[in-house]
Amino acid sequence: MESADTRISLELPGDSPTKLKPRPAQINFKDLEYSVTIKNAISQDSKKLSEKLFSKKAESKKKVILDQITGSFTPGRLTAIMGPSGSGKTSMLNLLSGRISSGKVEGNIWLNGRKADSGSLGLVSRFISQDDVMLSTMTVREVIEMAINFRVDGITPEELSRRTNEAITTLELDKCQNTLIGDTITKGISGGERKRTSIAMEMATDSSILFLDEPTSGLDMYTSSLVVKLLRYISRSGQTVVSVIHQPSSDIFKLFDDIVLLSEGKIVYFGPQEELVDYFSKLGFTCPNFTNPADFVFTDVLNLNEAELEQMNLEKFSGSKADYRVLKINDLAEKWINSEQYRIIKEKVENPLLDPLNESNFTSTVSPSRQFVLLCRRAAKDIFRNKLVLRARLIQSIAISLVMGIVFYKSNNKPVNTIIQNFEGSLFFGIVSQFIPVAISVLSTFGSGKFVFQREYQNGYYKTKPYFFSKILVELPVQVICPIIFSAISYFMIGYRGSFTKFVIHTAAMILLSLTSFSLGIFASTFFDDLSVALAILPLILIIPMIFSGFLVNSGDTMDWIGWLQWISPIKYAFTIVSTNQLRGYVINGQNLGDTNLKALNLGPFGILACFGFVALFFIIFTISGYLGLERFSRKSTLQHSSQSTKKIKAVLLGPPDDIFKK
Ligand SMILES: Nc1ncnc2c1ncn2[C@@H]1O[C@H](COP(=O)(O)OP(=O)(O)OP(=O)(O)O)[C@@H](O)[C@H]1O
Repeated sequence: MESADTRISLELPGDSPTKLKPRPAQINFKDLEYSVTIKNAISQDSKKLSEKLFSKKAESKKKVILDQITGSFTPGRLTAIMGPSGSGKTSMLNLLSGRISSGKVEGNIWLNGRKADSGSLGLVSRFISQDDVMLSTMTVREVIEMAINFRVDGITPEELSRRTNEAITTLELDKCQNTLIGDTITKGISGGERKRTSIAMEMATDSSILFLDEPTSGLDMYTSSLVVKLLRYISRSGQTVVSVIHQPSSDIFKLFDDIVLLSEGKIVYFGPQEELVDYFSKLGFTCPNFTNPADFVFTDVLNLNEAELEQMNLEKFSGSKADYRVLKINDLAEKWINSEQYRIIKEKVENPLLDPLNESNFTSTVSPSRQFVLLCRRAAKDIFRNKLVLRARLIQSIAISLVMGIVFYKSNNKPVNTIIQNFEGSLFFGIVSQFIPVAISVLSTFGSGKFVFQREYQNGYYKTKPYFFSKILVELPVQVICPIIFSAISYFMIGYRGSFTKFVIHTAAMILLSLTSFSLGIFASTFFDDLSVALAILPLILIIPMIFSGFLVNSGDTMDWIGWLQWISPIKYAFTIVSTNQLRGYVINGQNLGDTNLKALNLGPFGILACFGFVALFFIIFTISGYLGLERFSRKSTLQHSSQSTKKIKAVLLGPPDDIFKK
């Protein structure tokens, strides 16, 4: 698979030579320190329990996560970041890929000799996270096509197909290209195929830097090896590929060109993979024959070996094993800084590749209107393929309307008092049935889709607005059709008053309320970060408007201090519409019982039209709140740690090299 030469062309077979390609990009960093402030840490020095429990004095502690690291990631090479758990691997990857959301970064980063920071690197790299969240209803081919479509403006169908085929072939996804991604309920592609698909999504569009967080986690040996071979292949096209890797087998280890070894946030080795064993043997750590170098490093070098444990006892070291290990790591880090290999790396950092970058180095997205069109198409497909959910919604509407129709069957032919009671009861029940289930079902579907949104948003596929409005637009027909089905069945079975206008008003109220509930569900899903918290709180938010609907408690009989809640209950306005629609002027046996009972309900001063206005207002308020909630969520998902604007970042990266590199 791999061509022996390590050409730096950043072209894959079939690429048009005339097209502007991203330039190879070298990432250099010097004395980089990343620290966080841990607030409210209880002082370990506080001996008394009372002091620990009741001390109001908030303590802040600086925690250094990456300690003065220096290194260089070279185009055309595959680099592994390795180290024990908690050593800072993910932090290093996140910092260099623009995914740090908090903490303080000191030191320097350069991209081809141009000053960069975490945020600017986020604009020129692709990142493949450990959790491959993808829309379960799409096929492998479709998600790859989607990734390209969102990023390449004006792509022709032929070019789209060529790039997709190329990614599929390169990542050996031919056999499963038309298989659904799937989820825990619907079985789809395997874990390895999933991982390769998420790599394919990122490699199908041009980029010069690819970061991966543990791409082999959860994969068997064969698939892990396949994934790393693919990464090596991708790097050979001139990309700078950096991956965090967790204890690789010796075969996989040998596929990497460079190794960064981290421990306690410090670098203890950074250089060619084949020189690692030799480097440590010079420090007195001998890798036994036929031993996986990665295992050797973890057990003998980064942990305390037998001899060191003995030495610790001999020295009568007063601290713990962990403390002794920290001393060892500090010593290794110091030896690294004084090594010949470090000198070579430092020289590389001080004499970087100075080739200019170009516009195509920056990750791009299509226009918001195109994003909207693509998202609408995708959301529509998702609805139709999610047959279970669609069917459940339709069955729910039909079942509730049939139950109501049967229970309140031909209520208009019942004795006088029963007619009024049944009308009021069924109207209330109908309203509630369009309000409560809708919000809860939207909450769970929109809430779980939020994580796909988060991944795609972070990877720069689209913005919040096109996503939000595409979701609303595509869901709207379902939210309109279901109440129509509900009304069409129940209205005539119950025997409500027969005029067409009354039926239209009744159905319109159901539709508007269902839409309001739909937007309330969206608001709850975006407002609460945790779906289970939202599911616990939402019923409370739904029950209060129900109590103050005007049916359960007479609106004229509630205490002033709590009675105002009726005016913020969309159910109350919808109930007022349908009750007024049915009862006003309803003469039974020569008596105007409708008006008498309507008056007794004390529903308030507002007529049908005003109440439609109020429900519509709730719909608008919840929709805007839902959008703001999603904006807040996306802001939290924006991990780029840059104080500069995109325009300024581009000007710096496309400009001349940093003054210190000018000869
Ligand atoms: N924002 C933060 N606030 C506080 N501590 C943090 C933060 N980010 C990372 N850390 C700490 O920094 C250390 C390094 O974390 P990191 O996730 O980078 O380690 P890692 O090597 O990737 O570990 P693992 O292999 O277990 O994923 C850990 O002790 C972690 O608890």
